[in-house]
Amino acid sequence: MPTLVDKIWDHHRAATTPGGADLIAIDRIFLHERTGAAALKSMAAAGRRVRDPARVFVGMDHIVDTRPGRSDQTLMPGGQGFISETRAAAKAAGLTIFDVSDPDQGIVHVISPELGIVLPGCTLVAPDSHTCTQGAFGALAWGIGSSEAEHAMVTGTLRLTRPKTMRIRLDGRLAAGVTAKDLALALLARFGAGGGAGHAVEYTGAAVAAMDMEARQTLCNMATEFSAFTGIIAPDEAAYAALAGRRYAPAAFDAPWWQSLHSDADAHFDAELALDAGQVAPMVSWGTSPEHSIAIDAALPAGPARAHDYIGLAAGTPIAGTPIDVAFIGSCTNSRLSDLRRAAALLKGRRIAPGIKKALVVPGSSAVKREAEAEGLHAVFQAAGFEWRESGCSLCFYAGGEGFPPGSRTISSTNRNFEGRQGPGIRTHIASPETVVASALAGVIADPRQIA
Ligand SMILES: CC(C)[C@H](C(=O)O)[C@@H](O)C(=O)O
Ligand code: SF4
Repeated sequence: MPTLVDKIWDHHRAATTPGGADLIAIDRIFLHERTGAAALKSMAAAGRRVRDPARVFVGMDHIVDTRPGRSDQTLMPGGQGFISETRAAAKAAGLTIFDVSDPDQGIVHVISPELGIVLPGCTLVAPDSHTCTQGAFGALAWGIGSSEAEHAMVTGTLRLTRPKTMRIRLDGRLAAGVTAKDLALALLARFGAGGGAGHAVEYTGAAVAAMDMEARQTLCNMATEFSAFTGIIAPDEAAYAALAGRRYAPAAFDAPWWQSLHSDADAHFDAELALDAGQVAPMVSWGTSPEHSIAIDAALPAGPARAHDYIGLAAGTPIAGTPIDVAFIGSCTNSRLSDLRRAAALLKGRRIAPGIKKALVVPGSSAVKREAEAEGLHAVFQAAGFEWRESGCSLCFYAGGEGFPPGSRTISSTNRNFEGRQGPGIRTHIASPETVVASALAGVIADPRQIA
């Protein structure tokens, strides 16, 4: 009867309060330097301590510089303070830190599975909305606020109301040149950015089963853009294999528990949606919400006037052919090794268009960077005209401080295209790494299927 989410919830429920909220045991907490210091400082100021420091991990990703040869200096005014304060507070609390120059440094949602911190059936929280990425491993992983992070660290629990459940069936097969990113954008376009509000979303279906673990992370990553409590995929052999032997993963799998991690055949979901993956084309956002996304060969619909004004494109304009200034491959959505491999395969032997003012690849973790370099991918990117960076959130988020003149237009493998997301006045078009590459080569938004 129960859904996957119900099983994990019930397994972690320590108590139900008279008001109906549950007290949920939290297995793992991740902090980063943008929001972590606030939680740690507030906790220390109240004279409280982390209940179990072995369960709390700290990454440096949001504000860190990604230019080669980086130090604690950042382009963001005052950014260095976030790094040094987080480091000092985390050290004082006895937490595990993946510091700026550490070989394990990276975007927290990328390094968590690399290190075996996320596990099937665990509860994992972080003061970061893309914590849902880690649901790809069958964990209940969700974003919280800084004060909840403090509560979770001190008590090992969080008090919350059980989310409603939603199943999204993604049957069919993705066509060549179409990726999990396109599927996530297609869901947003079809059902809206509020489509998952109040629900924990389980992705199922043949298209999901066929995805590798990195594609599953891309899909779950954008559950927060769908306003969902989180996204999750039932773990299978691919999930177990991806975590086997990782530093913080158990030596032996918790076989009966892990194998029970699926929704029962007769499970009841509060809502059900479906999309035929075979019908999805490469997608690109046109406006200022991820739901403003269309197939690459479509024209802009009539949307909110403010979105058209900001992006500088009128209804009826074909999105393909729009000139771009900047191309960015990175972020917790699309910066893992398979993303870089696919991008490099399309770029190999080619040069980006002369009109592109900046093109950069920012690996999701230092480990991804090393692995990519071992395969020579960095050389492919550099020969094509891309900068090859140190790992971090970088251009996904202006907190990195790196910017362009207002009005610049970027094609970006990230997850958000809000006004100012990549800097004041920057116009962001989100797409798959393949579409970023095709567009960088053409100098205009372009269909990756045409260069494959
Ligand atoms: C800074 C952080 C809290 C924020 C988030 O919660 O997601 C950031 O990672 C983002 O992607 O906007
Ligand atoms: S890469 Fe972007 S979306 Fe992901 S955690 Fe960093 S800022 Fe947030």
